[in-house]
Amino acid sequence: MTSYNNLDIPTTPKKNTENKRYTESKIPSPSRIPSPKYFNSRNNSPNSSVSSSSTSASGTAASGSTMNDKELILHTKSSISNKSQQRHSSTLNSFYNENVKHLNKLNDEMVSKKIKLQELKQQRDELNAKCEDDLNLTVESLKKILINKKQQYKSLKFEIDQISENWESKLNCIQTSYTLKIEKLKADQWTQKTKFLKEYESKEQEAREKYQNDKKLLQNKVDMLKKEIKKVELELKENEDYKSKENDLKLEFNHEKEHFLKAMKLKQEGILKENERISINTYSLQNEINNKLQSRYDQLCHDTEYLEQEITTITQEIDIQNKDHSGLLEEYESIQLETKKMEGKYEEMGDYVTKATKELQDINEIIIKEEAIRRKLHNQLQEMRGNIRVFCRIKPMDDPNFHISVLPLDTKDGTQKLLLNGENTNFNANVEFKFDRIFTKKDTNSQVFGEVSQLVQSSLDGYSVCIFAYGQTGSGKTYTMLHEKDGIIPMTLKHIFEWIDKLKESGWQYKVTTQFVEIYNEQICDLLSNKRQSIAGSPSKNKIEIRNTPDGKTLLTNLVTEKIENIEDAHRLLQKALKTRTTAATNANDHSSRSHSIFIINLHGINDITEEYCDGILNLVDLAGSERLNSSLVTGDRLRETQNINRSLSCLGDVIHALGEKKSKHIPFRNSKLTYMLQNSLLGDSKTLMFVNVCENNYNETINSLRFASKVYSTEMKKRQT
Ligand SMILES: Nc1ncnc2c1ncn2[C@@H]1O[C@H](COP(=O)(O)OP(=O)(O)OP(=O)(O)O)[C@@H](O)[C@H]1O
Repeated sequence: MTSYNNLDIPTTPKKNTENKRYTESKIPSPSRIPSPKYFNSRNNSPNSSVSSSSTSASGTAASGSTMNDKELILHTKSSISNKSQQRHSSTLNSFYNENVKHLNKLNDEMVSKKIKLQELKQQRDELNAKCEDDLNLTVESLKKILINKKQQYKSLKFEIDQISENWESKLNCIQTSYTLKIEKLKADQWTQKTKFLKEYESKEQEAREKYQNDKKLLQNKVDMLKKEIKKVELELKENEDYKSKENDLKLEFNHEKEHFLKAMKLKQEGILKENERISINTYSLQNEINNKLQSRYDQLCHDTEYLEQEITTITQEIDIQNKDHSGLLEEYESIQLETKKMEGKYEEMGDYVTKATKELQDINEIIIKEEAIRRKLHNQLQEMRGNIRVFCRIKPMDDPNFHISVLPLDTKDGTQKLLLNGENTNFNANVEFKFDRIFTKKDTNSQVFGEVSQLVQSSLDGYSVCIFAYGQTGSGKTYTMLHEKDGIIPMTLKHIFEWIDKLKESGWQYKVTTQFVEIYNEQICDLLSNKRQSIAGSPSKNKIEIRNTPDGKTLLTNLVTEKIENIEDAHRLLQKALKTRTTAATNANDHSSRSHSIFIINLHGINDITEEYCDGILNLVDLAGSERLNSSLVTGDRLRETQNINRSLSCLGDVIHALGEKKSKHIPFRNSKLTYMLQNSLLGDSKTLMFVNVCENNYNETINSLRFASKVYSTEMKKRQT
């Protein structure tokens, strides 16, 4: 039992101190490490800092501000290094947090294990003590019983001895008194006999003397004496009775003694038997106790062994944890030192960041002002280039009988010419055309978009923009407008969302909605609708109708308008529309080349800082094939289809021409669905770009397309008319 107490386990009061020690050694919360509070949300974005720097660089140059390019680069670098320090600090914080949490958890576990161990030990000690007490009590009571019995036995033995002794002494006394009595009796008898004999002799003498005097008297006396002798003899005889009585007494005494001894022996034997029984009982009781206690003792030994092992492992664990703890403490101390250093740095950085924030605010104000200036200048530039522009794109083809020569761009007036070689044709002449830009076979879609992007920018600035692709079937209109990878529509969407991100810096938030329609046989079909629509258009109930409001807005009834939040949404939508278009085309024997498709992007921008807003609209139109079929050669649906295409394309030409005619009061927008729909996007300060797509396999169609485009090129947009 005592061995348990010798184990190196803290007792209850010790446990408290241990607990206290662990609690005290808990590593303080890392909340003391300052958080990078100096960065505001707008300036936190890596894009924003870089782009704002770059924008401000150009802005400063334009406005003549004091901040030059180098300062801005340095500023950007320091801002980046601040962020990396912040990142380092946050990594350190999170690492530290994790370790501290782990350590505290280990500490808690260790303390709880110690407490549990302590409780177990206490339980074990209590159990041991209780068992020991019980055992001791039982043994004690048995011992007491044994002692009692022994004492009883001793006292009985002592009593027997006493009685025996008494009997001996009594017997001796009786014997002595009896002997004395007999001796006395003998002595008395002898004395009496002697006395009597003497008396007799004297009396005989006297008698003889008297006899002589009185013989008779003497004789009487002799008789009397004889009687007396007889009496004495009788008495002597009586003495012999006494002897027999003595013998009887002796016999009685011996008999009683024997009886008493027998009784005593029996009693002694009973006591001995009782003792033996008690001894046997005691022995069995002891055995029983031993057996019972042995199993309990074995169990306790086993428990103790287990607990000892547990204690050893826990002690080892505690040692390891203590080591870890001290290692972590060291680490913590070094981190604290580092943190202190960093706190100093943070303070410096805080001042610096405050200054930088102020500077950034100034820069932001400059950016906002410059954004307004940029919008204005951009529009002026677009207007200078012409509100109606025409780009020509030649599809790569190898036709030896046909040749288009493209002249270099005239940098003075920003125009470019092409020469159509008609020597081997009916025309037998070379014709020259001039446009804003001519893209040859070598020019890619990306290069084309490079020129178009400025108009997309204008739509973001709140202007109406129309981009048409005009040309005969197969000349590359769809390739230019809708090529999956780099057509104008996908590239436009990409450009829009990139710029929406950039313009957030100067406070602009945009809402982008789109519509996608197809006009076939003067019927409008919704390419974003999930409902199946006939190629002849929507059923009359859900018919899409165009309503131009007096405040210069165009509303399309029953048309799905989709909001798009990012480029992924835009691509998904485009794919859906193209799928609908392809399905319709397959069903209708490729009517796509004989329908106009119009992708409409509405851009609604609000600036919370300057409280400005803008509404731009971008119409991207893939026109129906412009080849002129001879109406006399076709009939039925084909005739109706051809007439509708011819009418709508002529109407587009007329509208653009009328827009260019300063004196013209009437513009025939209502003559076709296409022009009526685009009415508000073609008026006023809106911008129009027409691609004329040509290929070298049909001189007639090519010259017709180029003539149409040339007519548009020579038109100048009127200011807004309502
Ligand atoms: N610049 C170009 N470079 C390479 N291939 C081109 C180019 N332009 C057009 N093509 C190819 O020519 C074919 C016809 O082009 P596309 O479908 O764009 O003509 P389209 O004018 O839209 O015809 P439709 O009026 O029938 O729609 C397509 O296979 C397209 O890939």
